[in-house]
Amino acid sequence: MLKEIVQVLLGIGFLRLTHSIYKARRPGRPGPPGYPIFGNLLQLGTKPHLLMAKWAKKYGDIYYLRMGFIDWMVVSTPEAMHDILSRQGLTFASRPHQVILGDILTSKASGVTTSPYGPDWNYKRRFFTTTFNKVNVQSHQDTLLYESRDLIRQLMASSEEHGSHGFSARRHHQSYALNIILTMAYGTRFSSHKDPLCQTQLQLNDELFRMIGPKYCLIDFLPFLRPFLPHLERDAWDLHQTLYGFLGDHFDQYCEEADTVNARIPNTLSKLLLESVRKGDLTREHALILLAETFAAGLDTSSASFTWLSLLLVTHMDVQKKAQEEVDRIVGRDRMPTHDDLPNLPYLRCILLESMRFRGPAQFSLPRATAEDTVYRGVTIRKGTWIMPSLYAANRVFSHLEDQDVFRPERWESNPKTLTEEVSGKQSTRVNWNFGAGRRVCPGLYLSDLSLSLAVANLVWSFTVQAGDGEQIDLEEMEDGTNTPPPHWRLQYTPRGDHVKTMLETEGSITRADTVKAH
Ligand code: HEM
Repeated sequence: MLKEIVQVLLGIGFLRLTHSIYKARRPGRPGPPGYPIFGNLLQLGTKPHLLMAKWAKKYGDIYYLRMGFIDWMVVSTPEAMHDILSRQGLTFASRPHQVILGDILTSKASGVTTSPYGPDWNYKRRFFTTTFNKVNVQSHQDTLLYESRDLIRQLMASSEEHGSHGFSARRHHQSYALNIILTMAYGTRFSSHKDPLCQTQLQLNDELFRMIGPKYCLIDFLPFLRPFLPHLERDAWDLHQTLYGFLGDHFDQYCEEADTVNARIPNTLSKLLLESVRKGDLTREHALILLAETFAAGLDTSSASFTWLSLLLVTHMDVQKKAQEEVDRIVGRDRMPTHDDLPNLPYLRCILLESMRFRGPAQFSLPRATAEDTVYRGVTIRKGTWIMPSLYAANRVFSHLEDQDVFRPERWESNPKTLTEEVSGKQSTRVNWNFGAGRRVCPGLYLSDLSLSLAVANLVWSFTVQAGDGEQIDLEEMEDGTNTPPPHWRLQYTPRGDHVKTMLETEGSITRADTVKAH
């Protein structure tokens, strides 16, 4: 009995101690109260962006949360984004330590997305800025054009199969993004999203995202749980082995055929990586991590953006009709849209800008961190604090736009810039924060801009898209996780005339159909 009483007293003492350590670590920091040990961890629920935007209204543009033993600093307004990510960009340019994503999946944070700010990050980031810069992406524009038409062809085939019942096009959108990345990464592609290798790649990507979700971050927030949850790390090591085995096979195949591939598709990421591996500047393992990051960073972000855009066209038929009229006027029906048409399609640019603002692919940007303890607005930000840019709050809730909670592409009509111009233009008046900012701004911006623009131009040229029979689309619904695509709503794709099929058979198969070897 005495033993039990001592145990209870020790337990209470431990809780009081942790509680007081807790309180002692939060002086002068605005933010909602939390619970001992867990802090605000249990409060966030499945739609954290909504609650966190509500807290921003109460506690300000910068406020603090405790996620177990980790501090979060939440950034919620366009002004605060500009200040933290751009003006004070150097101070906040690092990334926080994470066990699963950092230590295991990117082998001690040795990729670009997870590595701390410094020369190693800078060296590795150059592979991305060289491969995905405007000039190099433009040199691959035939690839993008071919893939955008292949997307239409695949949508046409599925629409013939499913009719007015409709189907979810998420896998089509993913394989569109995947084939573009595959070509730029290795000079290869999959012939269909039904290809087993394509399915494996998409499944591995899904699995990766499952493991960077909240459940697997528990051991970052509550490190004392680590010995009790060994399966989390075991799962991550299993994925590490499968993922890098899979990517390694592709990379080895590229290495074997490098000369032939380079002759067909020059300037791939693998070409740069192989050169560096041969020079001894980069290990093979690190080359594979950079390849893995290309897929992880570029695939679901691009495809979720296009899935949202398609849904917004379906739920705003007036916008879709106006887009079709613009494409008909500029392109006509005797040919399909190409990149040369994009500068003459301002309304499509407005749709892309507004769709990304209104329903971007993720509600938060990647967490940032400070490399050292630092003081911001009189508060000490400890090294290890996660800086969380809330994209939803900045784009929607605290935007200075009128009716910011309404999808209205017309709001951009007086200045229909491209997505790239919006993100890399004047930061103090920026509205759309989806690609981050400053030193770590997304290096895939231009590729995403061009691939989404071509896809939407070809989509509205080819189809009238509507909800599948009986489908009640609810735009408030989204999946939880790091990326937040909409649920698998069924959509029906009705070709806008016989000319669509005819054009797909002629124009759709030219360009690089036989220049890239398909699996
Ligand atoms: C719609 C598409 C995309 C969106 C919305 C998006 C968004 C983002 C965001 C918010 C960040 C964090 C930036 C920051 O910390 O300030 C980021 C980083 C990154 N993105 Fe993207 N991205 C997209 C597509 C791509 C593509 C296609 C690629 C590559 C092919 C890519 C590669 C990367 C990489 C490597 C980073 C890490 C940069 C670093 O830490 O230095 N992204 N992206």
